[in-house]
Amino acid sequence: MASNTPFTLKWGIMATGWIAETFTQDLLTNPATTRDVHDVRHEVVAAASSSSKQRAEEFLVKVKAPSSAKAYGSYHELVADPEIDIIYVATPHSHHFQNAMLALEAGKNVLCEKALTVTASQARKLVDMAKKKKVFFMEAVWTRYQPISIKVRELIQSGVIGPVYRVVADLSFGNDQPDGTVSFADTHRMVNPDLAGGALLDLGIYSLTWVFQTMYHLQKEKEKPKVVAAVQKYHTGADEATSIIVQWPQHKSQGIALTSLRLATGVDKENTGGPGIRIQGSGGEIHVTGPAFRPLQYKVIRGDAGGKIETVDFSIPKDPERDWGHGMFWEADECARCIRDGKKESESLPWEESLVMMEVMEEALKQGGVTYPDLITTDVFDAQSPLNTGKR
Ligand SMILES: NC(=O)C1=CN([C@@H]2O[C@H](COP(=O)(O)OP(=O)(O)OC[C@H]3O[C@@H](n4cnc5c(N)ncnc54)[C@H](OP(=O)(O)O)[C@@H]3O)[C@@H](O)[C@H]2O)C=CC1
Ligand SMILES: O=C1OC[C@@H](O)[C@H](O)[C@H]1O
Repeated sequence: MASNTPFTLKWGIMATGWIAETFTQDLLTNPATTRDVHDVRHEVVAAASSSSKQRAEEFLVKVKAPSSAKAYGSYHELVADPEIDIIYVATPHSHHFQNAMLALEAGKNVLCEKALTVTASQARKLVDMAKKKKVFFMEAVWTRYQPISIKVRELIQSGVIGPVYRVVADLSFGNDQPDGTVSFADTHRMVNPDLAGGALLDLGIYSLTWVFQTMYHLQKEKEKPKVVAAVQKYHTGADEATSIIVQWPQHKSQGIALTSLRLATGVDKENTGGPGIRIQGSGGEIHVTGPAFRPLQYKVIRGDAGGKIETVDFSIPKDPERDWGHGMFWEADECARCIRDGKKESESLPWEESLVMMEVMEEALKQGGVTYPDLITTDVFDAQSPLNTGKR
């Protein structure tokens, strides 16, 4: 007989920045009252800061974690905690390879923020280590687990718009400044090459996510894509705008993934100005509106119904007691279910697909002449790397 007790996943949070705060607050929502989820739940066991134990303590207070949650002043202590089932890596992408490897080596399951790594070779090594250690490992592309993404994938599979031959997807921010900058300080992770900055690895990955989840993910026989890219470099050396054409010749399909830090997807900064994502099939189209990382509306336009439009709106549920809900809890629920069921990877974003997407981004940046420092591109693990010890 199936148990009525939800499976509990115990989390350790690595880093204390913006997304660590956002994700942890989502973890702390009540799955039952927030999103009608009754089979899994989450516990925040500890958080670690590479800067100081005090910062981790302040973080736990800020997110209103239970008083039992432990604060660590180093990532090493976090991954050694036997009470933790899974580590959420919430450092800048520059750090993901070393930090995720630290956790995998320690035998922990890992959910690692996007972009998974700086290079494809680093991503491959992480997957190899997850296989070796027989642990669960997933790139935290939360969009894949949102109900709107699941619904759009189902619609495509149902054949309602016929075979999909072209997808155009954009995620761009309108940060153009009169002085020629894009309003981020040169040291900010969005544009700083030392932190693997640039539009593609931060935002363009969502445009590619829509291209991949609506085409490559649904291919019965996977085909390696061809890649052509145009890259506009910022004065820091990172990319400020990147446009990629991905082609699958055998499937006769093409994806166009766009991103910019200077020019917003929509005319307003909320990206509501139009469909950022247009999925074109031979029998109709699906338009997805809102920022590509968390869009809230789709429209189906059916050719066989004389252009009839069906519009469906989504919202992000909130925990009434915490007055909080960002939409990252669905990916956390996926981790819990996979681990409960003994799965090492998620079917919605398999390892192989993360690897191919990393290869596409690496190739695009190569074509644009974007390079990153050796410290963050090496695929040799070093537990004592400054990226793991915080000794900057
Ligand atoms: N899924 C999503 O919607 C989002 C995902 N992200 C992803 O999350 C990651 C982190 O982004 P975000 O939270 O905005 O970044 P922040 O700069 O706000 O936080 C990063 C944290 O990483 C730790 N860190 C360790 N070394 C460094 C270093 N040298 N420089 C800066 N921080 C360091 C710090 O925590 P400490 O000192 O405590 O160790 C810091 O607080 C990125 O990979 C980004 O792509 C970001 C935003 C949204
Ligand atoms: O993943 C992300 O989504 C939201 C953006 O604001 C952020 O820069 C990016 O990292």
